[in-house]
Amino acid sequence: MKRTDYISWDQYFMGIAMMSAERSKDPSTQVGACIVDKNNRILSMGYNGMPAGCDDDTMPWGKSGAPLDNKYFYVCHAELNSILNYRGGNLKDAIIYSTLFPCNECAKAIIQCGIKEVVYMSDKYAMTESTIASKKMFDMAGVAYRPFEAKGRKITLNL
Ligand SMILES: O=c1[nH]c(=O)n([C@H]2C[C@H](O)[C@@H](COP(=O)(O)O)O2)cc1CO
Ligand SMILES: [Zn+2]
Repeated sequence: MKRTDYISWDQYFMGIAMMSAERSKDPSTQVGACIVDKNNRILSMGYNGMPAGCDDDTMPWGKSGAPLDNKYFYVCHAELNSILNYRGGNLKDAIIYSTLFPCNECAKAIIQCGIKEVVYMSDKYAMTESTIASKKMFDMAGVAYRPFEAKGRKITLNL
């Protein structure tokens, strides 16, 4: 008889998004994303980090101070990185799993590349205008979004 405690597709892909987030150097918020096709094949992954070649030991990681001296102008979001990391054809009808609800800039990229569904874990910035704008654009563009339903399954990895 087959094993019964295997993880679901949703748990598999959100788990990979969570694992990707572990690569983030951001001391405050680590975000991971995983893009899959409708046949449950993984297409791409990403996490929030400085653009390639921009030394993440030199770049600022703070949240405040002058715009040129904090992270926000520089950091590339997990969702955008996962789109840009894709090496195949196109992302039409793909699904993106993200550990955080996409901001308005990532929402635009998600829509424009043809992703049709967003599965998110945290919506901790739901009250911000950025997230409200994301949802407005997703609604207009017909991109579905739904929260990941955690089932309390714990997995410990000894890395
Ligand atoms: O959807 C997102 N994806 C994403 O990768 N990020 C990144 C940018 C920053 O590195 C970090 C947010 O930082 P903070 O929570 O300290 O404001 O998360 C932030 C959002 C939401 O704004
Ligand atoms: Zn974003």
